[in-house]
Amino acid sequence: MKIHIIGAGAIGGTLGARMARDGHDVTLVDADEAHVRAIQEHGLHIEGPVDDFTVRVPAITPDELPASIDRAIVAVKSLHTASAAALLRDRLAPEGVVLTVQNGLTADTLVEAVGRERILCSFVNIGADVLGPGRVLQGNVATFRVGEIDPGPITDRAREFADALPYAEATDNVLGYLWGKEVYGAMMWAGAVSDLAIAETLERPEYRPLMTALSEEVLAQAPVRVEGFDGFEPDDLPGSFDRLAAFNRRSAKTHSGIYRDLMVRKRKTEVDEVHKDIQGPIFDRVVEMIHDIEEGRRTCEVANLDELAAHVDRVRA
Ligand SMILES: NC(=O)C1=CN([C@@H]2O[C@H](COP(=O)(O)OP(=O)(O)OC[C@H]3O[C@@H](n4cnc5c(N)ncnc54)[C@H](OP(=O)(O)O)[C@@H]3O)[C@@H](O)[C@H]2O)C=CC1
Ligand SMILES: CC(C)(CO)C(=O)C(=O)O
Repeated sequence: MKIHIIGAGAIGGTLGARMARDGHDVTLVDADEAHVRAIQEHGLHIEGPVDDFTVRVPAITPDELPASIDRAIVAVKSLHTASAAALLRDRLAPEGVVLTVQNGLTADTLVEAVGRERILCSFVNIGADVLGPGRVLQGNVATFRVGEIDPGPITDRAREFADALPYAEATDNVLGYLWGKEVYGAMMWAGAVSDLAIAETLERPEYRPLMTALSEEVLAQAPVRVEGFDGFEPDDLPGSFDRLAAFNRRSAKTHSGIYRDLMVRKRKTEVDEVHKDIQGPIFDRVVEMIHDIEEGRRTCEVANLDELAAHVDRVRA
């Protein structure tokens, strides 16, 4: 199958490079012209503890997309989902399929553009960073599940994508994994207001009540059975923090994509899209802090995490 990957950054680049190396017919599509030019000229380089290779793979900017597309993977940050959806609206073939590999419940935006029956969802926990034009760090190997948006038996098209993608398995409960990621993601959002490494925010005893309360707040909103992954088990939060800390200690991606957007790339995060999925007295406060950092009223520092911990004490008093 011929696959266009819309958004060839950290995750799209990692998946696309590995698929191209495995012989799949992949075209990378990215809005960052310098990144596209570097891939065209030198190939896409994957580095880090997992692998080190350069692969030649076709790369184009969105204006060069063909008129018809059969299979697409959307790997843009969720605030750019609508722009990716607009590219697909009139191009996706009648029997075409779009797979989102984004964090959050972004499928709704794609559904509006191409219809529910042409969407597949996934949960990806691989950690990756764009290091520069044409260079991506793959920090680890982690859980990757592909499935239909609605519960039901695993379909052939979910299996087809899972077979083509690295590390992926098909699931009949992708929403359960995505909600697990919403819980884990909430921990990442809280941790990103500081400059601590992910592992440290999960390890430090003074932040355990915050991480527990936040996780419980998100778990209570999940409309499906939440799945565990990479050490996270929804029924054992204390053990989950220990295991997720150990999992992150083993990864070369020390800080979340959220922290990198705030402090390295100095750009707006996905927080407003995630805030559509989850709300509550603790997460709402995290969102306010992220806005403060985005808008220059704060910087990422441990004092913010201490403030969140004190907020939880007040909310829970
Ligand atoms: N990085 C990670 O470790 C993980 C990320 N995720 C999720 O995966 C998704 C992608 O994240 P990530 O790979 O980190 O993001 P990146 O910013 O690294 O990559 C996204 C790329 O998409 C480009 N882009 C934006 N809009 C368009 C468009 N309309 N058409 C084509 N390209 C476009 C961006 O260009 P420009 O920079 O110019 O905007 C950028 O190069 C997010 O939802 C994230 O939460 C999930 C698991 C792990
Ligand atoms: C922290 C991580 C890698 C967890 O998968 C993530 O989703 C991100 O940085 O966006």
